[in-house]
Amino acid sequence: MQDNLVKTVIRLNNVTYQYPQGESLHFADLEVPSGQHTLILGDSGSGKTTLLHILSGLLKPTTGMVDIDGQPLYELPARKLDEFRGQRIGLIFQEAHLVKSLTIKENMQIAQGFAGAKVDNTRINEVLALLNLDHKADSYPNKLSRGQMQRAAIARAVINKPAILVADEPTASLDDRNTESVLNLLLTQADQQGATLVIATHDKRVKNRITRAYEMATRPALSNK
Ligand SMILES: Nc1ncnc2c1ncn2[C@@H]1O[C@H](COP(=O)(O)OP(=O)(O)OP(=O)(O)O)[C@@H](O)[C@H]1O
Repeated sequence: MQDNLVKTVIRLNNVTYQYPQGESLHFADLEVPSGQHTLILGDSGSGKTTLLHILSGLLKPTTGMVDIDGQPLYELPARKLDEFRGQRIGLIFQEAHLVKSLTIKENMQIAQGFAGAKVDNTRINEVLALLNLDHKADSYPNKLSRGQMQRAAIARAVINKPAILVADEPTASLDDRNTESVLNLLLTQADQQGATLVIATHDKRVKNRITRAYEMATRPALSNK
């Protein structure tokens, strides 16, 4: 095997998205080598969230090619795409979206199930311990603090050792101390699990930690003339 060959985990070519009766967005081509954590930067409304949804297999682009971990994403039939997402893409949105009627451990088990994997309680215990949540395994989401919920969302996102970890403004509503700890967790987890981080953000504190950036095409500035 040629270990020294760095894999490309994300490749975007000629991607556009046309909202019905809305915006037509054109995305610059992108190539992210494995392990090169990347920020998605751009003004409000420039299309960051749209792009994250396209990269995550949640929104089929109108034109163009999206390749994740060597797989042309939108060539997969719907069920295979869901399974691929579960296996190779970890999603972290501002709200954790855990299933409220299930314990934290059960939430991890269904994440394994969605990926077509067998329940692996050893792996679940390991990840919960890494995120300092082992004592909350049998608790329901509404019994967790905000910080614990965020860690649970990260645990669920990394449980299947994804190739990419996609996060939309993960620090937007956090104070400096919690921002620091969420960033440390994301970076440590990504590195330990072999995942590449893609984070959309406006947050300067995140820009100080991750320097590689993909800039959304900016809108024409208002003329000063
Ligand atoms: N469901 C939709 N229908 C029509 N237009 C939409 C829809 N969702 C988003 N848009 C438009 O597409 C453009 C990109 O939106 P998007 O949410 O991707 O931007 P963003 O960069 O994430 O913005 P922000 O930083 O404010 O969250 C915006 O002009 C928005 O109004």
